[in-house]
Amino acid sequence: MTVVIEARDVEFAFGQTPALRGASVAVEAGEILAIMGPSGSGKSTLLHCLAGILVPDAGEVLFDGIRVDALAETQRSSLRRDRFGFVFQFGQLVPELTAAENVALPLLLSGVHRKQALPRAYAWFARLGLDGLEQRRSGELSGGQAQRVALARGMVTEPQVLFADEPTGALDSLTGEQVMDLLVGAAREQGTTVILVTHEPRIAAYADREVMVRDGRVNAPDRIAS
Ligand SMILES: Nc1ncnc2c1ncn2[C@@H]1O[C@H](COP(=O)(O)OP(=O)(O)OP(=O)(O)O)[C@@H](O)[C@H]1O
Repeated sequence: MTVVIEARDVEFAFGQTPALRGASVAVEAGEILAIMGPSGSGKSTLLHCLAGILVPDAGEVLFDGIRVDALAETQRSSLRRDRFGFVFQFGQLVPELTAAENVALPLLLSGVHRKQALPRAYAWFARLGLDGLEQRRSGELSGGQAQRVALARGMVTEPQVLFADEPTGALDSLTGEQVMDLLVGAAREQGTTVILVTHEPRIAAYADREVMVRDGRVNAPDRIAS
C-alpha cells in the first residue's frame, strides 16, 4: 500500500507548553485512521500539523511526497483548499449563507464557477439524506443536519484527505453514528483517506485502524484488558 500522508518525529509547542514531542504516524491511501487519546494529549495538534495548519517546530510532514512543513503559507493554504477537506466538531457553517451555498463554498474558493459549483453541492443533499434543506440557514438545521452539511462541504471538492476533528462530538450517540455511517460511506466511495480525531471508542470503531496519542507521542493502542 502507498503512504499518502505522514508525520515524522513531529514536535510542536504552544509557547512553553509542549503539545507534540516526537509524534510519528503514516496513513495509507484510502485508509480511515482514528487518532485517540486522553484530553490534552496532542490529538488536535497532530491533526493540525498533518493538515498544514500548524508548522512543526521539528520533524517532517509529508503529503504525496511533498514536505508540507517546508512550504510557504500560501502554498500550504492552496494545498488545504485543493487537496484536503475538513469537518470540525461544531460544523462551523457560515450563518449568512444557505446550506447549499455553504457546501459550494470550497468549490467557489477554488475558482469553480457558481453555475457549476451549486449543482455539485446540491448532489450531496440527496446523497446525505438532506433533500429539501438546501435553502435553510444553519440556524434552521438540527445539530445532525448541520453536521451532515458540514460533511458535504468537507467532501465536495473530492479531497484526497479528509480531516475530521471530533466530527460527532456535539451530537447524541445515534445521530453521531448516522453521521459516521455517511462519512465512511462517502470516503469509501471516493477513495478518500480519513484522519479522524475522537475520544469515543464507538466512533473510532468505524476506522480501519486506531492509534493512541499520549503525552505528545503516537503509540499503537494498548489492547491488554485491565
Ligand atoms: N492554542 C493553544 N494555546 C496554548 N496551548 C494549547 C493550545 N492548543 C492546545 N494547547 C495545549 O497543547 C496540548 C495539546 O492540545 P491538543 O488540543 O492537541 O490536545 P487534544 O488531545 O486534542 O485534547 P482534547 O481531546 O481535549 O481536544 C495541551 O496541553 C493543550 O493545553
